[in-house]
Amino acid sequence: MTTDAGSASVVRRAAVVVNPSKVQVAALRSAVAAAEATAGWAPSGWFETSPTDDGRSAVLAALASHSALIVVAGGDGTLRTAAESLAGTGIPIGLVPSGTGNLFARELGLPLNLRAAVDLAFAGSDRMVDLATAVLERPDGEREEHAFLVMAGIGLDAEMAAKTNQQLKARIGWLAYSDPIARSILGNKQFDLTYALDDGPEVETRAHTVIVGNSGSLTAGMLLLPNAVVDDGMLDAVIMRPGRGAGWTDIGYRLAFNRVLHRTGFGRFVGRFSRETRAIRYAQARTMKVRFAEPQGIQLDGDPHGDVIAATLTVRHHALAVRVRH
Ligand SMILES: Nc1ncnc2c1ncn2[C@@H]1O[C@H](COP(=O)(O)OP(=O)(O)OP(=O)(O)O)[C@@H](O)[C@H]1O
Repeated sequence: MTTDAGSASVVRRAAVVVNPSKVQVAALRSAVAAAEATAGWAPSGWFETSPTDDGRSAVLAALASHSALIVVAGGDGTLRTAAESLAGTGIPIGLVPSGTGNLFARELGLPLNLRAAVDLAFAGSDRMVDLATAVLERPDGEREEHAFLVMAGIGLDAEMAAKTNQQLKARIGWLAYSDPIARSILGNKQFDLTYALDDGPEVETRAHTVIVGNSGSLTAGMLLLPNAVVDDGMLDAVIMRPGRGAGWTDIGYRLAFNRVLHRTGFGRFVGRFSRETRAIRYAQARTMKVRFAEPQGIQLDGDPHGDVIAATLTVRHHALAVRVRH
């Protein structure tokens, strides 16, 4: 029996929330059995998601099992659902990334390999990260609230998620995003919007793409939000409006430049160079309100979430504990 240092003897156990359509369950079970034995924990409780539920029932049942750790084995959608329910509880999420995007795992540098991810879930340290919330206003006035961990996107980015060929995505995963980005960039569909940052005034503008991020998004190798940090209590936005002439060239250079700075260890200088131009504009706030002249498709962490006429995006500072490398 494992004892917590100095206190009464307590056997700890984990709960595993698994999307069986995304994970090789037998391999997961054997990796979890090995990791819990090494940690001296009791056998984990198992909770499967279902095709008709977004994972909420499984997560709530796992939460009710009073476990010390909730292992989430699924894609970004299952993770978002788990994050919504676990925010503020202090119970850490051990992530076993099993989708094709796995945006959040990539952001945090978590292992994508099943065995390594399970080991880290049981043996890693807890890191407090921010959780972003989007209140979506539908064209008929209905409102829905959803969490996201990496980014919300309207325009190019939403088109990117919608257009990404699902079969291609299943085969080559992350790389499949670059082709839709290229195709979206060639189109020049723009939309009118107003936005307000915290208590600031409403600003009218026209954009091709708006991306609001909780963490810096290295999408298809482009560092879209160079200043976004997952635990700073802030949202970061980029508004792209290429216009005529050199707009996209400017954006392309800027994104490439962000990436070079990031890769060469000069990431801290990115902010200094990412000042506004006409074509690309960065912003930072705790709350961002956006309203569109016409309904626009929105995506959260790479998954399309229908059309919205407005959205309010906020961040809950340090709401979520995630197992990371020491
Ligand atoms: N038991 C199940 N059997 C079949 N499908 C399931 C089951 N549980 C969940 N699903 C489906 O899995 C999908 C959610 O997958 P998840 O969010 O884990 O990955 P994802 O975000 O789609 O991953 P990615 O987009 O990165 O591939 C939903 O469409 C849901 O209906």
